[in-house]
Amino acid sequence: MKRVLTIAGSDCSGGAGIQADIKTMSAHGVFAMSVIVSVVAENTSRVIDIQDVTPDMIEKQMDAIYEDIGTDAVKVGMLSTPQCMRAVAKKLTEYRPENIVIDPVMYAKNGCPLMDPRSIDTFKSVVLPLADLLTPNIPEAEEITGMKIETIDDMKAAALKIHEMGCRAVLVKGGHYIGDASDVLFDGETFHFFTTKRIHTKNTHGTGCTLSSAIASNLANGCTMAEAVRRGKNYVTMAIEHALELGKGCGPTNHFYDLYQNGLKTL
Ligand SMILES: Nc1ncnc2c1ncn2[C@@H]1O[C@H](COP(=O)(O)OP(=O)(O)OP(=O)(O)O)[C@@H](O)[C@H]1O
Ligand SMILES: Cc1ncc(CO)c(N)n1
Repeated sequence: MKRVLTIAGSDCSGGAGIQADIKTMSAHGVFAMSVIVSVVAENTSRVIDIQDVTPDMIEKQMDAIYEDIGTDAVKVGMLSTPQCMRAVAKKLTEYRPENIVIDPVMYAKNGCPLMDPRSIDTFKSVVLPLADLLTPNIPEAEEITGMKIETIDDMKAAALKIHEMGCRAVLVKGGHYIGDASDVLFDGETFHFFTTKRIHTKNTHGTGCTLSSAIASNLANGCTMAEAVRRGKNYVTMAIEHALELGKGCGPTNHFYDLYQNGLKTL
């Protein structure tokens, strides 16, 4: 069984963060593990509070993984402060795992901040260069590049600019783009485009976490970058199509819809 680690924040309401990552990885048939960086008291409507795990404890969780089970792919999500970023970057540099997918989480879907705005320079210099794939949404890509992104050409230009900052591939996600849900991948050599019709739903809490974890799982299973993203996009589209009407705000996606259709329901 392939092994995939998520290094991220815990969303107690279950739709995003570590919880979305573990559900996604489990739906892909890989063995999911987690390093918890922050505990977030949040729900479908708001973020109430964030408590970071100490850098020492982040490092010890990473040591626990790499002295024992190891990984075939890693997904990195919410890193709220420069201290958290440095602890994670130190251990990724020490253990050099394959297939690192980094989602530069800055805000929850309801607009609440998850990254201290003073962390962006540390993120760019310390974390971003470790990524085999960086997966910013449009506001995150704007923050990283300082560009305004309004068109697919702007998404392509931002992907190139972020690639020049040192990561191997970039996926600019179009969930926040008006029109179709179009994502642009620059894999270091060529562009690939992944477009689906926009699904009219408010229930998109954790779509970015879900997509990046699906891509990490596909990379662990041996896919090329473009194929891993193509399959990840299909998976997140399925999960949004069958999203759950839970909570009062942006509800969670349905990570196990396909699996349940194919038999688990009868257990
Ligand atoms: N309404 C929608 N219909 C179809 N696809 C969508 C929709 N919203 C988002 N997506 C897709 O979901 C994936 C995640 O993109 P998105 O821009 O929502 O990430 P995100 O903002 O980082 O998510 P989050 O921060 O909530 O975890 C992309 O493939 C995007 O195209
Ligand atoms: C813990 C956590 N990570 C990421 C997101 C982004 O969806 C969220 N809402 N919560």
